[in-house]
Amino acid sequence: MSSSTLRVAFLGPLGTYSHQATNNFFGDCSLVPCDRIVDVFTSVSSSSTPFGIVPIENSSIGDVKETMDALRATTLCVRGMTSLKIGHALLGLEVGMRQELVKRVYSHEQGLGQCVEYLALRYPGAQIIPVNSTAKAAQEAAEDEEALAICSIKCAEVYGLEVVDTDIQDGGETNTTRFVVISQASTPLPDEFPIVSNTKVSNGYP
Ligand SMILES: O=C(O)C(=O)Cc1ccccc1
Repeated sequence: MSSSTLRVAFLGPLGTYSHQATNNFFGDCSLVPCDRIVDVFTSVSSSSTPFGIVPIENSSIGDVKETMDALRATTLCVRGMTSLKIGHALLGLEVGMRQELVKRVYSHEQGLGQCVEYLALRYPGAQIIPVNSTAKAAQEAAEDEEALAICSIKCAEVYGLEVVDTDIQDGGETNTTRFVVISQASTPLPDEFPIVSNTKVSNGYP
């Protein structure tokens, strides 16, 4: 589907997996990045943003709690679904940083949960810091030379970071997250709205 005027709210900033899922499902659309998952629901409930997209479930660690809580409390409806294979990268300001010098690792709680074994093995001494999204983690790492971020490899380019490691998720190549598309019940579906879109590998986005 392609409609550059269709506004879609998603968990930002640019470079999140939600951003990739938005591009995969909606194609060319007008991006409305939100700070938190609950803000996607607020944006779709209250403004001129007809659709939102939120992560709901991961193949390795299950429910996305923030989304499940918001779905229980909302009158918005689920109108579509898309899945994304997730290969997490570890990004930082320097490639060759010694492990014991890494003091902090930032990510969304989903990213941290999907890499828990890797972190325990490789960075047992680092403080694990949950932030609102994986791209927010990349922003934090870009300002902290003792920190790394777990996020999409695409964030290296967007936030000026080096790639320290790739495919660090405990679930290997099968690690997949499902996203749902939400709207008000009265919002008409555009022509050729996919309902379910194909799984795509998250090694970048158009
Ligand atoms: O923070 C993001 O990039 C999100 O879109 C949430 C998320 C985090 C980790 C895996 C899948 C979705």
